[in-house]
Amino acid sequence: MNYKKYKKFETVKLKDRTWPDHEIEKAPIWCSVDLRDGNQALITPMDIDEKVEMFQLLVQLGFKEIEVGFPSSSQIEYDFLRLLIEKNLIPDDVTVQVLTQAREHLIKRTFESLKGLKKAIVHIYNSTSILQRDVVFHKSKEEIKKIAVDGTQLVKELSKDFDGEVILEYSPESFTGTEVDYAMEVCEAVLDTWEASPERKVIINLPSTVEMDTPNVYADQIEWMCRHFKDRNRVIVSVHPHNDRGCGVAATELALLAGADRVEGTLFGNGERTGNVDIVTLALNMFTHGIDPKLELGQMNQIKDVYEKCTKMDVPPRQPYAGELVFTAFSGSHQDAINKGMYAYHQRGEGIWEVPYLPIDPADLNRQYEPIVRINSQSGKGGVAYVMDTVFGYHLPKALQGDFAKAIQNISEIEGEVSPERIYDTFKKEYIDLEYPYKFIKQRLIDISDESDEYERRAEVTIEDHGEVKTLIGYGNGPIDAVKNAFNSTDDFLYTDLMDYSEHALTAGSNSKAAAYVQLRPQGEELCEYGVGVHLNITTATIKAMISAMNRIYKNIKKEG
Ligand SMILES: CC(=O)SCCNC(=O)CCNC(=O)[C@H](O)C(C)(C)COP(=O)(O)OP(=O)(O)OC[C@H]1O[C@@H](n2cnc3c(N)ncnc32)[C@H](O)[C@@H]1OP(=O)(O)O
Ligand SMILES: CC(C)C(=O)C(=O)O
Ligand SMILES: [Mg+2]
Repeated sequence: MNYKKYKKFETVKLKDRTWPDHEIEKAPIWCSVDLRDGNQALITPMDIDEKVEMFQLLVQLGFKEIEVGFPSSSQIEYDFLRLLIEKNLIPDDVTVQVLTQAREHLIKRTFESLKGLKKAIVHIYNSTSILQRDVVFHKSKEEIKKIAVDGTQLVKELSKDFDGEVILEYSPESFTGTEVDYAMEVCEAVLDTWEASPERKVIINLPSTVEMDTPNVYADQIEWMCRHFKDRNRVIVSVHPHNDRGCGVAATELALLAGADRVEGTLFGNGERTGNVDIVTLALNMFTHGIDPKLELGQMNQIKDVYEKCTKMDVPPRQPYAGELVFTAFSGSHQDAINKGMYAYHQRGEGIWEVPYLPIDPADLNRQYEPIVRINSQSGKGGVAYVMDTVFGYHLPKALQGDFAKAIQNISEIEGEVSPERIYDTFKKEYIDLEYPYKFIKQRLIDISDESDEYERRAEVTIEDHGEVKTLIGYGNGPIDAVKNAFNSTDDFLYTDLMDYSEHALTAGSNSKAAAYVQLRPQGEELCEYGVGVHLNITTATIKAMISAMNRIYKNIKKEG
């Protein structure tokens, strides 16, 4: 590859930059440009209904400044703004913004589109970069500055006859390819022409029209500008980053450290070429640092649906915060850590989110119903246990988790992803529904503590043994002891030792079923087997678990059944 074909644009490098020592402490002023920069980059731009739907979504999310289009460019852009005004769709606390080139006929037409608005941001731009001055405009620095000044002058004059308030926004388009001192000269000329003051601020928007360098360089450019305005108080410094090098979010965050007050961007980063900066990511990055993002992004699936419908673009599965797979772990160690982290989070009960691999609580984006853990051949016991626990309510004992995960891995190696339903069916087949050679029929547990000095319980267990019905009697000091002794009371059965026992209610409430987990080891053997029993009665659940374990011993250790 002929890399010598390319060269880097040399721009300001601050030696005494201060931005690296700053932190983002509050949300900037957000301005959505979905309906303008986002829309102008679509294969099929939005029709009027889609524009209205997108506008209403942006209002719902809490945007207070929305660039609604380029009304002088086409009839549909013009009509859309007229419809918003005439149908009274703009809330009082939302200011619409309109873009226009700094050209007389376009500015005049823009003002016609604004009639009836109480307040509007009129955004004029012209390109200032060395390259565009040279190859597009063929104009000197003075001539380029004159385009900006003339445009500002015209907006100023037309504002006088306008019933509402006009806020001026000026963009030295292609700012990142412009010498900073020249960008400043043009911006100051605009500010002076407008007679800007702290009471009559101008939005100076410094776009990374094309992202040309690493984010630190953009931050240096922004800090340099912030430090060199004659009067910083008469300026709202806005940034409008694009994402050509894939660093739009990082560049914006550093620009905020460097002093920017305002950010223009789009949902999910739609926009020219590789897109504008993604405001959803920016805002949620702040949210996950405990900063109020001043946007309501909790209904992520709804936001995604409206976005996909209006733009006819897809949100990629790995899009930060919004993608289908971003709250999903397939790999074993991640699943294990998430499982333990979620448990610890609920145990702590402090409401401070700290879960490994999950920088945000999916529930905060209304995504709690999606599987966080999905099972394929990269998964381990933690993931399988998580699915059994969160989806089906079974708290598998540790040793059983490992045993069962092997059964699931055997399936995933052949079939790929294993659904929760398939996991549950396998669990039932492997541990619960085993009825051969032994099958449970009924049980009676009698309290004999008044009659016996030795035992407290007598268990009568009726089962089918290789098809023959038998009732076994056993005594013990607790139900489990009595039942185990019943099985060990006759040579027809395996003598086993109880290695592990646990139980829990499957759902809350007095008539909920119980799950019992029993691990048995045949005497004289090293291997053990788990069985699981589920029943309304905990003793029955336990006996069924024992029988399942014995059936597994026959199947896996004695190789019978
Ligand atoms: C970085 C950005 O996203 S900027 C926004 C870009 N968005 C759009 O362009 C979408 C909407 N635009 C349009 O529909 C059309 O461009 C229109 C209707 C606005 C104007 O169309 P046209 O008049 O045909 O002109 P076109 O856009 O091609 O502009 C070319 C002329 O305008 C001049 N020009 C371009 N931008 C500007 C500007 N911001 N200020 C002043 N003059 C400009 C060019 O130098 C060129 O002049 P020339 O004819 O003397 O060579
Ligand atoms: C109109 C301007 C602000 C723009 O979209 C850009 O420079 O990217
Ligand atoms: Mg842009």
